Amino acid sequence: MTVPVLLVAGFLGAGKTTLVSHLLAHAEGRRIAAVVNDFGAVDIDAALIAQSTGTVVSLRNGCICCSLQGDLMRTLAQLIRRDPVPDAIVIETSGASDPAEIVRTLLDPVIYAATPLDTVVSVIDARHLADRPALADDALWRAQLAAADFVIVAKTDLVDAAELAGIRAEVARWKPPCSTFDAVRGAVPLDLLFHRGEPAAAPPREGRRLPAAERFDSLSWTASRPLSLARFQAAIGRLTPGLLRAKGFVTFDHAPHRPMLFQLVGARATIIASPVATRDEVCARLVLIWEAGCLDRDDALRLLGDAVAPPGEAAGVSTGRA
Ligand SMILES: Nc1nc2c(ncn2[C@@H]2O[C@H](COP(=O)(O)OP(=O)(O)OP(=O)(O)O)[C@@H](O)[C@H]2O)c(=O)[nH]1
Repeated sequence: MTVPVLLVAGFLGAGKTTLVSHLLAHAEGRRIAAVVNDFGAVDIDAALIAQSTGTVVSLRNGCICCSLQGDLMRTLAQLIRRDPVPDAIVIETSGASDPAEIVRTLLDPVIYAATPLDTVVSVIDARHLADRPALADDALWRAQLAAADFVIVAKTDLVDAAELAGIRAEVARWKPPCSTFDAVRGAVPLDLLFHRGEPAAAPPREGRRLPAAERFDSLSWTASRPLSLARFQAAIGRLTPGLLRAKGFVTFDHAPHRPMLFQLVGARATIIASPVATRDEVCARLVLIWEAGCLDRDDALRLLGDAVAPPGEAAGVSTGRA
């Protein structure tokens, strides 16, 4: 019995979790197990995906392309011993991962015999690339594209036709020829991703890239009291120039029983009602990710600490965006 593997790669915040959640929610009878690698120590992605049906295993506090390869192999071995056995396994890499390294692990003959790598997809954030064309010069971004059998251009609702044409041309420049699919909120037909084809081969390495642990730094932060929205907006405003990605659950003093999901990709921040319940005793659970040297950890901790509403402060209410 073999269980095919779909590997989902893509830069920080590109839309991987959204895609995996969509796949699990539209599994159409397939039993899909998800393995999620969060770069930070807090399993935000696993919590978001767990609300969809299916099994979710979280591998965190490291990258499955460098430090967690053994954990990945053990997890795959455990998943195929489950009863019932999953029909397919989706692995969501962290946005800091080089998929070529994971492909190499998955092509290990013993792993491949039981859980053959079927497809590698790379998710590209159309808005981020339109805002920051220099992203295409990033060796990690290009490595994530190079490893893909299939490219998903996500967030196409946030770009116009001219921008989208430019993005497709950029993808074709780095990855010719390659199938691409435009997706809004991860809406990709399952048949497109789950097929039995020729196994992916490890792509040649391009240039030297720093291991994720050296290139990126992350901070996991929790608060036991609700935040002030105005103070949180001010803190995120100060942190944004140095940040690549931030996400997590927060509650505000004006609505302490209404957990919110905060997401920041590039300069774009959103706060929406949390789709998942959070633990009551924790009022905020955030992960911040930045390029090493671009943010001072102590400054970040101080700014986040300042966002906690002091006891007795009148709750300020404004819009739902940071
Ligand atoms: N407008 C729009 N937003 C999207 C779309 N796909 C994802 N997003 C938003 O983009 C943000 C990041 O999406 P995620 O799916 O968490 O991205 P990710 O690649 O898993 O992020 P990391 O695991 O942190 O690297 C979230 O706020 C999503 O709601 C889309 O098609 N359109």
